[in-house]
Amino acid sequence: MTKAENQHLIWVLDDDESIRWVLERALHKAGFQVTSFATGSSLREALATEQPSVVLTDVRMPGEDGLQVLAKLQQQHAQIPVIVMTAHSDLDSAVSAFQGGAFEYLPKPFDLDDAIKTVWRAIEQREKHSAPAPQVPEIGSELVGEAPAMQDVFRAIGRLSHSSVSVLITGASGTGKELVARALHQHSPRQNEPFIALNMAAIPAELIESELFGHEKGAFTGAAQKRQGRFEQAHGGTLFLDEIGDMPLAVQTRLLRVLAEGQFYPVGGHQAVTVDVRIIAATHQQLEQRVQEGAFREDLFHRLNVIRLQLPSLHERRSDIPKLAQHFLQRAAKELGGKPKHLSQQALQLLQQAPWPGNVRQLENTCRWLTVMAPGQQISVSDLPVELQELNDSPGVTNDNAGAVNSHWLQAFEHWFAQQLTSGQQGLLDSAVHQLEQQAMQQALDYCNGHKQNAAKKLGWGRNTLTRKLAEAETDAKDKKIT
Ligand SMILES: Nc1ncnc2c1ncn2[C@@H]1O[C@H](COP(=O)(O)OP(=O)(O)OP(=O)(O)O)[C@@H](O)[C@H]1O
Repeated sequence: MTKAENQHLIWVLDDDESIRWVLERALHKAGFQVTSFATGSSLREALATEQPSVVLTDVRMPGEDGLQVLAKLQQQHAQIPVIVMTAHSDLDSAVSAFQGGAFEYLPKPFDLDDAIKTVWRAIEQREKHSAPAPQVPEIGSELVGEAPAMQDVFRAIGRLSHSSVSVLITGASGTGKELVARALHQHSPRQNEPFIALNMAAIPAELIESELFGHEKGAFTGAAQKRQGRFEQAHGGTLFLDEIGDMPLAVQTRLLRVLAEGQFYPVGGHQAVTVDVRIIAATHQQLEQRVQEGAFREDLFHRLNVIRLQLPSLHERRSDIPKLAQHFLQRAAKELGGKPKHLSQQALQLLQQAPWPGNVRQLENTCRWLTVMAPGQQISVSDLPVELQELNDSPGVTNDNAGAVNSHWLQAFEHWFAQQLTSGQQGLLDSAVHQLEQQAMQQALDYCNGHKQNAAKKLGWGRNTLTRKLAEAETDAKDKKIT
């Protein structure tokens, strides 16, 4: 369908007038009819006389909150898709939204085009008469992550919360694969059954089979007692197979058979054991490559790879480092029975710039170390491990005061940008970068007394780039005068 007028009525519920205004404008522009509400009760009153195609609602509002409105809509008008917007981009909000039956969850700030696309998808689903998701209770979680790649993971956990499908989690060591597997289990219908984790790389290859499937007394030398395997222990629940790429081929064949038939024979046993186990597998390896090398069975790979969740490395989601660090400092303080320490601006800046080859686990260990080793409540650069302090000598890292100035600058930018996001304008970054460049050029030229070569050096450009950008700025200024 095009942007021309359509028959669909969209309701927007948000106590923030500016958000209502921005959404109204964007939805109108996309051809929808829109009615906005500031409170849940006014929306519910209106339901008596009219019903929208889709509801877009905020979560946190005075009075009835978005999740309560969602629950009521689910009871009485389950056919209306609800899109939940939240400024709290955590796993719990995402899962609560999906478990409450939301069609989609949009963490703020969101792209208006994406919001419109989501509204269209909701309409399409409604037209296909898809059944709404049933309700299940809300559960807490420890997963920290606001970066877009983590939000995708949260969404997937929410969407999968009614299913027992196999999931393959990939990502480097220490990125949180086991934590995500636990969250998948905790938010699944199997939550009250066992979660059993087994790391293939940590068990000698010859013992993996009996570890998984158990053994009969006397099945092999040293098997003095009958032993239950992990599969049986996980019956009704989830078996998390970490480092699945290291599973020996013979065990892969047995695993495949269990997945196909739901039963297996313990080592040395003659009686089949029937199990109902959800498999979540994880690996830091390229399983496709292991398949090509003949080290991993292709059919098993396809069985496990029904849903794939890729976890980002920590250096790919640096914006999460402050929250993660705070989380780990608080946890370490609790474990050690003291008050949580906090990081100085510059120390935090260094943490945000570090390469973190060990990912979240390494950051967690560093925070634990700092909780023990830093002498004061405030952790400064000199308290950091030496390898992190050395980053301080790298270009781009400034002293504590300058760090504060930088962060004020960024805070001011953050504030300004948040306003721009609600302004309805598009192409914001281009315009912001342009303005920033102009400002930096002017200042650098002033500082260098108009010497272009030196100013270009300060900026990190070639002289030609500076000349070209100055010419562009001049043309822009002329254009502005004309309009
Ligand atoms: N998003 C997150 N929020 C909070 N803590 C996290 C997060 N991701 C990882 N952690 C913590 O980091 C540590 C490492 O996570 P985890 O063991 O799940 O990683 P992994 O990818 O399974 O590692 P490996 O591949 O080495 O087994 C754990 O203590 C976990 O609690």
